[in-house]
Amino acid sequence: MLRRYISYTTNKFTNCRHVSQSMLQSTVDEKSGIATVTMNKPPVNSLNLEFLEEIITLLNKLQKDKVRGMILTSGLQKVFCAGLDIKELYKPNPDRLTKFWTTLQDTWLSLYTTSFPTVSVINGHSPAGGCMLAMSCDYRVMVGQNYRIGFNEAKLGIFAPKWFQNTIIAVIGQRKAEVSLTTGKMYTTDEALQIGLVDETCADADSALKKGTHFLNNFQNISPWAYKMTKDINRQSTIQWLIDNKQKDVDFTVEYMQSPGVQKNLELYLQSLKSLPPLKLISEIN
Ligand SMILES: CC/C=C\C/C=C\C/C=C\CC/C=C/CC(=O)SCCNC(=O)CCNC(=O)[C@H](O)C(C)(C)COP(=O)(O)OP(=O)(O)OC[C@H]1O[C@@H](n2cnc3c(N)ncnc32)[C@H](O)[C@@H]1OP(=O)(O)O
Repeated sequence: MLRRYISYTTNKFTNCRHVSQSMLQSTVDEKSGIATVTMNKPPVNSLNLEFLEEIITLLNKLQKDKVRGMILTSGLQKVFCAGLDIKELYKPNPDRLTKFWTTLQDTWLSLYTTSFPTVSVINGHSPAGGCMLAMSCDYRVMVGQNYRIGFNEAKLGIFAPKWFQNTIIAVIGQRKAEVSLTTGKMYTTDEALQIGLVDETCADADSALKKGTHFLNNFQNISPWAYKMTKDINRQSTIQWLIDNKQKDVDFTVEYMQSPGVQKNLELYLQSLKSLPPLKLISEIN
């Protein structure tokens, strides 16, 4: 059984406070108050129920600790986040799927409404829910030229819910979001920059972390209250939509995911994941 542990330690030499859970590591720089959160759930940081629960717990802790900003990145070699764990959607247990989707909604609400500014440093592939994780932050820096990012849900024979689509529209606009979602296109780093999916690109992860920190330093002289109020007003309609429709969204998803057509599509997709050579899938579907 996976050993779960949480430890909080302060390193007096680096002035960093470390929070380590089994799939997430967080280091808070005492001087700047910026937390760097590293996702470490091999092989692909897929979002299953337990991982989402850890993300919520950590976000609550960072909020309580009044950090001044957060950088979210991956500790894996070539994947930022592979999106929702397809095993949560394929042949699901309805009770678990209900809990999974409710927790997904809560994780998104926590991340999209943080009281501190957030940056994702996308240092690997980032399809579907992985791209959404990045979109839910305030700013995105993508590393290198080898990775793909985008919303490939249509390729799995499923579609993204309204709150998910609205989050994308807020970043890249209605038209680009529609084309991106309906075609399921996975973008190269340069293409992602061009359509505004990411704000900056850079050659390596260290420079990306510096760019992320640079963005967060913009808030040094901004009152946290003014920041939070401005963000809440800006994001209010999508947040309110989900709050008003939480149960409906869960009920619909649980029924829809179990339908024979969706299950068949997921089965075929899982088979293609196994049969295609590594990374072929994501490049094939451009
Ligand atoms: C805070 C919350 C934020 C965001 C969510 C918010 C809202 C969400 C709301 C609605 C969501 C709408 C729907 C979203 C749907 C999804 O996200 S479905 C997932 C879509 N993902 C993919 O299609 C990725 C598929 N994977 C790949 O293309 C490659 O695996 C990847 C390029 C990522 C890595 O390639 P590589 O390093 O070569 O690894 P492998 O392909 O060999 O994979 C290793 C093993 O991992 C398994 N795997 C890969 N992806 C997933 C996954 N998403 N779920 C479960 N398992 C996955 C793969 O099968 C291999 O397993 P094996 O070793 O063969 O057993």
